Amino acid sequence: MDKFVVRGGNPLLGTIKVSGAKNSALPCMAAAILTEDEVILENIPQVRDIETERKLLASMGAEVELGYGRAQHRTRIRCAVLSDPVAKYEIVKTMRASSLVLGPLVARTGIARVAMPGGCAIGGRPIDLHIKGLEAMGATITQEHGYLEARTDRLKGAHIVFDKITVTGTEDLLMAATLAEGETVFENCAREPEVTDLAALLTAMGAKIEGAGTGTIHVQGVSKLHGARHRINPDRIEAGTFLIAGAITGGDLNVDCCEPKHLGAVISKLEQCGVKLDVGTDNIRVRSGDAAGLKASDISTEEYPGFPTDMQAQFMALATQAEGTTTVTENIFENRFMHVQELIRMGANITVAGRTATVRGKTPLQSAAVMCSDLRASASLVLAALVADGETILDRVYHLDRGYEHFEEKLRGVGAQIRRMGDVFGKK
Ligand SMILES: CC(=O)N[C@H]1[C@@H](OP(=O)(O)OP(=O)(O)OC[C@H]2O[C@@H](n3ccc(=O)[nH]c3=O)[C@H](O)[C@@H]2O)O[C@H](CO)[C@@H](O)[C@@H]1O
Ligand SMILES: C=C(OP(=O)(O)O)C(=O)O
Repeated sequence: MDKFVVRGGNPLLGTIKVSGAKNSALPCMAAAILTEDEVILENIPQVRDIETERKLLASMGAEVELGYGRAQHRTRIRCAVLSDPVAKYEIVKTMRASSLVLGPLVARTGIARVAMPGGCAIGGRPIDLHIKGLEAMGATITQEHGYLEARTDRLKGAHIVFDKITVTGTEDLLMAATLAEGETVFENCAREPEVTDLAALLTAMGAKIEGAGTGTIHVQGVSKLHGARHRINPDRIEAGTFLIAGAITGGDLNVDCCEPKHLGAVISKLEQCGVKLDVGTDNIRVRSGDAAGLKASDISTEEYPGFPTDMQAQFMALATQAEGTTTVTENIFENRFMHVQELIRMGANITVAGRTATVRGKTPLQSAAVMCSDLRASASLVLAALVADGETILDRVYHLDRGYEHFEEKLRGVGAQIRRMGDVFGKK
C-alpha cells in the first residue's frame, strides 16, 4: 500500500496546473450510456476513479479508451451495445459515484441492475432520492441481494421536487429525463458547476435542457441522443487545495488553468483569513509571503455557491496555522471530521462537538505517522505535513489517488519535499 513521505518547511513557489474535474468527468462518462454514438471527452483527469468508471462501463459492454494517441487526457467512449446493463458490486464498492449509471442505463435500455453503494467514511450516503425520482418517472424499482433493479418501457416526464439538494441525484435524474417521454421539471436542484458541465455535454448530444445551474431545471425528452465532443471543466477542489498549499507554506504560487468563477466562496474566505490573492481569468496567484499573517475566520459548509464540503478538511489544516479560534461547521455529511484526530496527532488543537469543530491556532505542527481516511482528509494531511517540523508519513494514500492527478509530482514541481513509497499508482 502506497505511502507519502513529506518533509515540511518549504514555501511553494512557481506555477502549478489544475487538471479536469473528476466530479464532472464521472457524470459525463456516464452520459455516454445515453447514445449508441461516440462521445469524446477532453481534459479527463488521470485518477483512480476515472479508471474505475472505465472498468464499470467496459463491464457493461461499452468500448472505452482512456487517453489515446498523444492525448493522455482524452477519452473515447462508445456504448453501441450494452450487453450487460449491470453495475457489479466489485466495482461499485470502490467508487460512490457508480450510482450515476442508474438513470442513464434505465433510460437507454429499459433495465438497470446497480449494486447498492455502501456507507463510506464521510457518512451514510443513501440514494433514496435517485430512486424516488426514477419511480416518479414511471420506473419500477425492486431491491434484492444488495442490488437495485429498475425497469420501464420508457420513462415519462414528471414534476420532481428534491427533498434535499443532491449533486449526483440531480445529475442521475437529469440524464434519465433527456430520453423520457415529455417534459420533466426538477425543483430544488443542485447548482454545482459539475451539473452545468454535464448539462452542456447533454445539450451537445441533442438534449433539450433549460435552467441548469439554477434551482429549477426543465427537460424536454427526446427519443434519441447523438455523439458529441466536450471539454471537462477545471477541478475547482484541486484548485482550492493548491491555493491553501500556497497560503499555508507562505509561498508565491500561481494556480493555473483553473476557473476562478467557480471558486467564489473559497476565494472570499481565504481573503478573510488574510491570504493575498491575484485573481486572473484562468489563474489565481496566492502570495502569502508570510504565513504568520494568517487570521482565523469561521466556515460553514453549504451547497454551491456556498463553501464546499470538499474543501472543509483542507481549510481545517490552514486554520491550525491561523491566529485565533476558527469554527468549522460541516452541514452536508454527518461524519466528515475523520482528519481531526490525525491533525491532533500532529499537534493541532481541535475539539469537535456534533457538526462543529473548533480549531485554536496557531499551533506548531510536528511530523507523525498518520492515516488517510478519505479523499479530502488525505489532502488535508498533506497540507499539514508541508508545514510540520520533520518527516510525516501518510499511510493509505490510495484514498487521495481517487481524485488528485499526480498530486505529489505537481507539488514537487513547486518545491515541496514529498515522495511516494510503495507500489507506484497505476503500475500494480
Ligand atoms: C462524485 C461527486 O460528484 N461527488 C460529490 C457529490 O457527492 P453526492 O452527490 O454523493 O452528494 P449529495 O449532494 O448527493 O449529498 C448531499 C447530502 O444529501 C444526502 N442524500 C443524497 C442523495 C440521496 O438520495 N439522499 C440523501 O439523503 C447525502 O447523504 C448528503 O447528506 O456532492 C458532494 C456534496 O457537494 C461532494 O462532497 C462529492 O464530492
Ligand atoms: C467525496 C468526494 O467524492 P465521492 O463523492 O466520489 O466520494 C470528493 O470528491 O470529495
